[in-house]
Amino acid sequence: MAGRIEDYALIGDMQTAALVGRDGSADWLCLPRFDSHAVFAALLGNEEHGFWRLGPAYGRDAEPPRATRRRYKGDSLILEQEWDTPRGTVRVIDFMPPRDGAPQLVRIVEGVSGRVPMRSALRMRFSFGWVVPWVHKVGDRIAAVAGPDSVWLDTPADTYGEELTTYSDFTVGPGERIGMAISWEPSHKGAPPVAEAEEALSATEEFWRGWVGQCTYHGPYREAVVRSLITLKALTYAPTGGIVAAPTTSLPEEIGGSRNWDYRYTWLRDAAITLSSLLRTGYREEARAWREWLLRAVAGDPQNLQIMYGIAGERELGETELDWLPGYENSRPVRIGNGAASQLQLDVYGEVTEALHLAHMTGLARNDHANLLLLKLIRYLEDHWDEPDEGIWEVRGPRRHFVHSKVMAWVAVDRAVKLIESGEVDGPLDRWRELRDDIHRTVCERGYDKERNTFTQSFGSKELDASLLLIPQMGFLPPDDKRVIGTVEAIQRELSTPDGFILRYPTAGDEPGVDGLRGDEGAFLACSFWMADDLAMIGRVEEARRLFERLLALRNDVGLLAEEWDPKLKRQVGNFPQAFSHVPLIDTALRLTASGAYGG
Ligand SMILES: OC[C@H]1O[C@H](O[C@H]2O[C@H](CO)[C@@H](O)[C@H](O)[C@H]2O)[C@H](O)[C@@H](O)[C@@H]1O
Repeated sequence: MAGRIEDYALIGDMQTAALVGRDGSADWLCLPRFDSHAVFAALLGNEEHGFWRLGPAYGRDAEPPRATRRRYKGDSLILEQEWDTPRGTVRVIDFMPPRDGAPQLVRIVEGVSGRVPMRSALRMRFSFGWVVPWVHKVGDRIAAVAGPDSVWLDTPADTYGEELTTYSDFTVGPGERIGMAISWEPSHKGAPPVAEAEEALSATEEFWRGWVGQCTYHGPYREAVVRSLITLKALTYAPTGGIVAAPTTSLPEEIGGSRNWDYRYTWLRDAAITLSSLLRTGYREEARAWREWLLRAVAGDPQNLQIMYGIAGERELGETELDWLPGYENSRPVRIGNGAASQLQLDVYGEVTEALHLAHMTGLARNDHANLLLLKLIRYLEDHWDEPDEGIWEVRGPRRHFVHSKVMAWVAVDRAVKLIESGEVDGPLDRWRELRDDIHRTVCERGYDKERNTFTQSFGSKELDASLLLIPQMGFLPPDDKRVIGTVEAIQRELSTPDGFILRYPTAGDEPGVDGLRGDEGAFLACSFWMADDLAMIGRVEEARRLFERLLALRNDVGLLAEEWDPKLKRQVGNFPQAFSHVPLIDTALRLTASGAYGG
């Protein structure tokens, strides 16, 4: 059975990613891309659905031993796990080399002390655990073939097949290193190049050293910021510049519940905010590549803009359920594809325009096509900003006039006006200044509850929504405005979990809530970081710092965050690791650093 979500560590090559548990088992891997079918899907089922465990040998009826220690090697995505056993200590180094060619997952076993018997158990199952491949020897290599896919195992260790699994049993002594690697290749192409584990390790170390070296943040939260940046980089699909929201599907927002979604796609919202964090910490190349991705993905009529695309800009993301998978801790259904792709979410115009504006402010070279796109987006908004939509949380209930959506429509027009004022783009300045004022007035009249002194989730509603915390951050109103302070206080009062983190909005348990779904969910980590930001902005800096540091403590031992935190079970829930959690971590760290609010 899969471990807790926080028991996993991420390795990846900027084309796909794997999750490796503390027991040495790679339980999740899609090949060759993030959004391909999984070859290891034990995460959402059991061993029958594919895994690769590499660790100390253990008795037939025993549980696989958990690593005694683990860490990433310096500022890299190279995972090192160590087991202290009665026979000695052994280290397993796991990574995926950044590549042009065949995707590889490389594992190096290194004896540290004593002589430790090891076992590798590799069970490949294609199509998310559904298809058993044809496994056979080709010279020294093992090939597993099914339909369009083939996966090849290279290792100097002896292997044998049993119970539809490829095993390898060997012993390592101090200083001995044994490499094992799998590579993917389209099955019609034959064998991929043999994986060279040690060379791949040096190249991977060098890659991460060079990338992290560009980071311009040197503040007190550097360790957390750098780990988050590495995670965001790992979620970037290098060939196109697209960014996945997370490398997993259907890790549940409620253990045993049905709020299980596929995040292996590029949301304009998530990608745009990711870009903003990367730009603020010195990373221009990713911003440039994503802007190119954006232009290709949304090319054509802005009427046809989708809120999310495939990582190469694909539009068809049809949602289906995989009924043979029992789901993570029986959280059904397991979904692939995402029905939210066809929703109207007006906030997306604001996030994209904000990212393009920031790209300009941080000196990214002008791109006339991007400027043209921006004008088209605002022209579309002129006619549609006052329509109800599904909003930032992608509700599956009826459309509403979500206040956050309108605020972000204001952001879109505001940033466009600023770009015109700066001479970067040409547009109807007076008309859009008027539009900006019109949206602002409407939000303040219809989205604000005078009696309670708070903005509300949607026009005329009594509900609150943590997305309103973005009002001062986006510059819609200054932080000392009494309506902003009232909103922050109301959200803190009504949407806090007992341990002080923040829910997105109220859910209704067994009844369908505003989001059209039954069941509850955990504290939303992005919203909890936004609360820390707002507290700092309204002058409650010490409280902001304490909340931020409590949020940092929720990260797992290798610095990773899922989408949510279950305050009752005290564990991470939702897809993992999640860009939408790591981005606000970076943003809050930068804000607290700028305010000088850190230290004990
Ligand atoms: O909760 C319902 C929705 O949950 C997912 O959306 C969430 O994740 C997105 C990706 O990080 C994020 O952009 C969005 O703001 C979140 O609400 C899911 O993708 C939706 O299909 C689902 O309706």
